[in-house]
Amino acid sequence: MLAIHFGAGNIGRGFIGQLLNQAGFEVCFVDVNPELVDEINKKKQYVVTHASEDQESHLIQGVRAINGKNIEDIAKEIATADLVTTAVGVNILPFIAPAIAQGISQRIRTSPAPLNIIACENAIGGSTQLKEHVFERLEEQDKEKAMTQIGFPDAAVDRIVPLQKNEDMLTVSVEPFFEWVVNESQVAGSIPSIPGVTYVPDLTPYIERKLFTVNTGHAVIAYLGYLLGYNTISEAIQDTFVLENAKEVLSETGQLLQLKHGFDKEKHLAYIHKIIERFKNPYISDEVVRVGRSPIRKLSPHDRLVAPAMELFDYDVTPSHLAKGIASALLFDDPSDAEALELQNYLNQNGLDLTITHFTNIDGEHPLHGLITKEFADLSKMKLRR
Ligand SMILES: NC(=O)c1ccc[n+]([C@@H]2O[C@H](COP(=O)([O-])OP(=O)(O)OC[C@H]3O[C@@H](n4cnc5c(N)ncnc54)[C@H](O)[C@@H]3O)[C@@H](O)[C@H]2O)c1
Ligand SMILES: O=P(O)(O)OC[C@@H](O)[C@@H](O)[C@H](O)[C@H](O)CO
Repeated sequence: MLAIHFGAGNIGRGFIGQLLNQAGFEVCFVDVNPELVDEINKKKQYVVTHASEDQESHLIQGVRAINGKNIEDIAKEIATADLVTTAVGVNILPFIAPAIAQGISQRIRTSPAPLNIIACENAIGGSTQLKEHVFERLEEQDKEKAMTQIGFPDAAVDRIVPLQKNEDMLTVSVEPFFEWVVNESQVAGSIPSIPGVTYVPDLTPYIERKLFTVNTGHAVIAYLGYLLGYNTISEAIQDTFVLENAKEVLSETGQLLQLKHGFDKEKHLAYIHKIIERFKNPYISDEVVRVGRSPIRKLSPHDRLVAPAMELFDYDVTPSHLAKGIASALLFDDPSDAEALELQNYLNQNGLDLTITHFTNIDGEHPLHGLITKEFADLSKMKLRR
């Protein structure tokens, strides 16, 4: 069985590659980092180590890689593959679509075998978004066949994999916890057997619970931590101001998840508690700039901050702590982050009101707009004091 996985980065090697290898797939990575591709092809194996007291480690063998520029080679592999997965970042999906489209058009001419393509990105409907990018590139005559033969099941993936600083560039240190949930109703053909994957008939509650708890909490800790001068999530979370705000934010998103999806209150509190303990993992050094990366993506209307805040108004709940989280994201000015630079340039040139509306799509008249403005003023004073 052959799996083509786009993105041989932290989650690609440290989670998806590991589970696919353990499920018996030959894993072929596709990546645009030539050094990484060469190293995978040279060593053909790598180690995944648990960031925990026992440092359990797994040897992932028999892997290979293709440079993302070699569209012809990638398409040829996709034409015969049993599974395609991605972990490149949701904004990169349009760039991998041409190779996938070419692979699909070859496959539907040469084999009737179904193929599933699962985007393992932190986004709602990641595979569905990839499907749209791919279908834009398919010839009209191929679309009908691709609709039935090729599945794009949406997924939620959860495992904290920080930036790596290992002697061997392929080794990945990961938290022991993982969760990979896939929408079975979007699978083409039979369900791929991957131990560790949970198939559900409707992914929405699962992806929203993950994105609006793990990632919302993570983002707020990263942005408030950055503002206060902390380097890592575990340092930031020791600050009472950061921790209390993160807990309040998770209480707000928790209300939304319970009201919208009917999650049990006690079970959800236990879920939040477990996540906060994961953030405190002393064996992980996860930089606030990694967790806060790409603030424009994180401030977008369907992402972890704005989506739950806007939806809470439908239930007459005022998301004041989410507003603080959004304001803290607007203050993220890490000079090494291209999106942070773009955001800060826009803010300097256009002022706060226009910036909020431009990046979050929140109308100037909406009450959330005013809440963010107020929180932004308060947080700016804290930033000045630091
Ligand atoms: N790291 C985590 O804790 C974590 C957990 C869950 C989900 N995710 C999600 O997984 C995705 C990847 O995150 P990551 O932390 O592994 O990032 P990463 O930067 O470590 O890995 C991304 C990889 O994609 C490669 N890439 C970029 N453009 C490409 C292209 N056009 N074709 C092929 N490869 C390309 C990069 O070279 C890099 O190796 C993101 O969507 C992220 O939100 C990350
Ligand atoms: O990957 P991002 O940039 O969407 O979000 C940063 C972190 O919150 C994220 O990578 C988490 O570590 C991960 O989602 C945990 O499952």
